[in-house]
Amino acid sequence: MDIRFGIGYDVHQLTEGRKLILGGVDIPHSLGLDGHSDADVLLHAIKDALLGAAGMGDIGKLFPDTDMTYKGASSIWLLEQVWQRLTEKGWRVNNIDATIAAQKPKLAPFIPTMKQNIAQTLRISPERVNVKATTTEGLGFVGRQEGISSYAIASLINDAN
Ligand SMILES: Nc1ccn([C@@H]2O[C@H](COP(=O)(O)O)[C@@H](O)[C@H]2O)c(=O)n1
Ligand SMILES: C[C@@]1(CO)OP(=O)(O)OP(=O)(O)OC[C@H]1O
Repeated sequence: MDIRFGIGYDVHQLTEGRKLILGGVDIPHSLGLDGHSDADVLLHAIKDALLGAAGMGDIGKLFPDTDMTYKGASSIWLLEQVWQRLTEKGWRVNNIDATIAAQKPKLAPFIPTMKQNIAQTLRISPERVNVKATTTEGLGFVGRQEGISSYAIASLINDAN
């Protein structure tokens, strides 16, 4: 049995006229995240952690932002694409832990649905997915509400190796 770990980190800029989508949840807010896809920074960090654990590079490599296929793409759909690539190589997801750094809005009420969305897409129990939120106490680009960042760690198991 082979067990591997990967980390992911992503940042997207907050801007007017965009939706704020985190963990596949459309969150009511005056600002949204800018990006080529739906800019779901939490799911991007999780995908990079999964790809990192499997030694498969990162989402920029798999889904280039120069490719119009991914213009406005749902990050849940992109997570499904990552899951399929992992599955083809015999990997299953053991657990995910992630942190969203956002000064506003209050994310705690939306976290159970984010966990549900991630677990469902990765075909694991929600109990294997942990999502946390933190402010940065008003400091830095997150504190100034210029952007939202996210960190993630993933562990994968391959029973065949
Ligand atoms: N956007 C956010 C940020 C934080 N929370 C929750 O508030 C609690 C306190 O956060 P700290 O900045 O002091 O780490 C924490 O339990 C977070 O879950 C939130 O809901 N939304
Ligand atoms: C997801 C992709 C592809 O649509 O675009 P963005 O939404 O801009 O996200 P980013 O985290 O900059 O990198 C990966 C991209 O290739």
